[in-house]
Amino acid sequence: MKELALHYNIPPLPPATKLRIHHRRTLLYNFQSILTNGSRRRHSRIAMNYSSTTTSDKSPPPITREEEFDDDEEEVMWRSRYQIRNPDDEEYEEEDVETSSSTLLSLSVKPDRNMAMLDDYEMEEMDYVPDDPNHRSGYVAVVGKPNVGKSTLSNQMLGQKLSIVTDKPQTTRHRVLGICSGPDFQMILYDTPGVIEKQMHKLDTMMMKNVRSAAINADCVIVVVDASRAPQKIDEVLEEGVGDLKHKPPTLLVLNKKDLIKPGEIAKKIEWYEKFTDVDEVIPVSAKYGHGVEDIKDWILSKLPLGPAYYPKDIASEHPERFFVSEIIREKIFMQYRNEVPYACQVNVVSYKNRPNAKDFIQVEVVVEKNSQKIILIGKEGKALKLLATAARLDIEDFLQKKVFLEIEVKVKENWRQNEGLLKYYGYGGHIQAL
Ligand SMILES: Nc1nc2c(ncn2[C@@H]2O[C@H](COP(=O)(O)OP(=O)(O)OP(=O)(O)O)[C@@H](O)[C@H]2O)c(=O)[nH]1
Repeated sequence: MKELALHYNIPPLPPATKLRIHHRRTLLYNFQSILTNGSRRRHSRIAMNYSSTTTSDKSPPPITREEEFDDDEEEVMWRSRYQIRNPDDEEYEEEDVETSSSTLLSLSVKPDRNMAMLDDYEMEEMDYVPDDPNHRSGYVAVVGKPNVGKSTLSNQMLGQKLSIVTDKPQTTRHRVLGICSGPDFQMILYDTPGVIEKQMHKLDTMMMKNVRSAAINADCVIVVVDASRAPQKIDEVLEEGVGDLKHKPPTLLVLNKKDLIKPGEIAKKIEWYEKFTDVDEVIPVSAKYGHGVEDIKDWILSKLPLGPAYYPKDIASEHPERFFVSEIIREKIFMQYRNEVPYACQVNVVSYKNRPNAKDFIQVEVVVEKNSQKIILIGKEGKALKLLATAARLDIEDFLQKKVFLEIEVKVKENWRQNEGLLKYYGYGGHIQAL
């Protein structure tokens, strides 16, 4: 581990942190088992930038056995804590690997491409063929207005669902990094939040900063527009995404949702966008049905620079499991609740306990801004929250390919969307908790 720290030019880490990094390796294997037909390898490179800061454990006190079997629903309601567990759940205290406090993972820095920094083992892990002069790799930013289909397109290109998708605008809040690899290429996609003009909260401003920093790192940019809507200038999107970069990266305009319009209209819209926007090419697709997605991949490949892979070929994302767990819960909130409620929710995984011989134990807090929203989330006799937790648990189990125990607690933090400190803590400042 000491050698690893030297390789990546990071300060030596305290023993507890090392344990967590080791655990993160396990998390990466878990992605593998989902992505690579179950063929797990024994090791994985840690391709990330750790800050030496550690966050304090803000998780609520552990649940006692008495609480576990508390029949008094009123009391549980009062604490707004609902536990979705099966009677055969085992005690977890002895076997837990505690991961609730963690290092921060920077999302804004590209890993170094210099292969000299990797040892032989890591090169082997990356399937790196030193004399392959045709290998291409690079970063791709996917930008556009809300609800145009950026996440749907990113998921299609990655071949699996990493970004949550709903029919409501502004679902995506973070830059979601997904990695798509082939024998002679690696494209690293940043799915970004929808570009909005009116930034109502500090949260919106921070989300827009994340859009920009995605494009700064990008070797090419994809601007997605909705073909079913009247053609629109994409100046704001380019302004927010590409900004005043000296060297504008190659830009592709993707005319998405072509399934919603007549073939004759598609040609007219392509013509309009070619004429009135400053992009290099326009490609019509239907991301939802996967039509045209290969054309986009071909375009990207033609723009990526020659060079070795940044990440091991079998890794699908840099985000830790807990990130996807909170995103799945957020998606379910969007699907179950209406109006402003989903937008006022922040989902935090406060504790993730990996239990080798029992279900993983996941403790989650959903933060809302007002007590009235908390009441809606919990519902009469806790029914709404129970429904949410069950739907989320099923999807989380599907994603992780293992059974989990999920506990959700609802908390009120007034105006969290305006509180910069809290927003940074929640990961909107470009750093997320590594574990
Ligand atoms: N008909 C049709 N619907 C699509 C297509 N692509 C996406 N959608 C739908 O459009 C809606 C928005 O899709 P998302 O992928 O969440 O859009 P987004 O741009 O990431 O949204 P934000 O989170 O607001 O940034 C969802 O209901 C999708 O199912 C498409 O090709 N055809």
